[in-house]
Amino acid sequence: MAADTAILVDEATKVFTLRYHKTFKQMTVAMMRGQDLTNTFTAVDNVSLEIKQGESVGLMGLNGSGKSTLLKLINGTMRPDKGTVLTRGRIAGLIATGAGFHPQLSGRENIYLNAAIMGMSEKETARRYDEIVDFADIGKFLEAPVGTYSSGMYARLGFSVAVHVDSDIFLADEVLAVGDKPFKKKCLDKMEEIRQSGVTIVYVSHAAGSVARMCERVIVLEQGKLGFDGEAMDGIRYVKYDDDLPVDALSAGDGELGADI
Ligand SMILES: Nc1ncnc2c1ncn2[C@@H]1O[C@H](COP(=O)(O)OP(=O)(O)OP(=O)(O)O)[C@@H](O)[C@H]1O
Repeated sequence: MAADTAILVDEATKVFTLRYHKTFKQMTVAMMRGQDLTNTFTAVDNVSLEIKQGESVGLMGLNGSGKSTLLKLINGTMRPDKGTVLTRGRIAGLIATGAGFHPQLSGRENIYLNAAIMGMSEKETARRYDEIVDFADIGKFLEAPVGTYSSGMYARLGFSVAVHVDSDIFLADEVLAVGDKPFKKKCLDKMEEIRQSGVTIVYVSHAAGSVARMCERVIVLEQGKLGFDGEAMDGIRYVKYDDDLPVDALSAGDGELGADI
């Protein structure tokens, strides 16, 4: 891997096995009828790409095209069945809202837990604790078990921890999908700051405006395969999400337009 490479995905494939029947009885009936008990599904299909340090890449594609699975291969929570995925440096980010949270622990306790999962020491977390709490801005709910949180509050806390981890690679999966408008803006501003500090960013989003603002390059997945890899605006045109919007207007916008799509 070249010295300036942050992420190297080489012919990576991830296959899931789908089980149709949950109980023994259902399985027996299905077997007697000669039906298939399982089926496989290729979520990431022979994908190769290289992302350089400091690049900010938008990962786009329809629902189910394999974006989150590819991020999980990059952050190491899943292994490819074929091919290799190499990364350089500490990875932070928010992949699934609330992943790594323990529902019975309070927001405060989960900040420490989540930060530890992302590789922060207790001392490091304590130093950044006030900033994390300020950014999440969930008030008195900080002491409540996170199992009682709304999905927006989960996202606020998770994103807040993620952006305060010192990382080399920041992975963001639909972080803006559940937040309200002021929080979306705050997240985009923070990601811009992270980007400008030289961190490599992979940003999964359907929001063309925020991708146009945040990324110079776009990768599009189509049914698990690499459909497009190139200039951000060309990628946005390629996915054609915004047939009713003038694509060129997006790059001039402040990103809020896209965040609302
Ligand atoms: N653990 C799993 N077991 C079985 N199938 C899975 C699993 N995780 C993902 N899949 C399947 O893989 C496909 C790709 O899912 P993935 O979440 O990567 O898509 P995505 O592009 O991120 O979609 P979205 O835009 O909806 O978030 C989907 O069809 C999904 O059902």
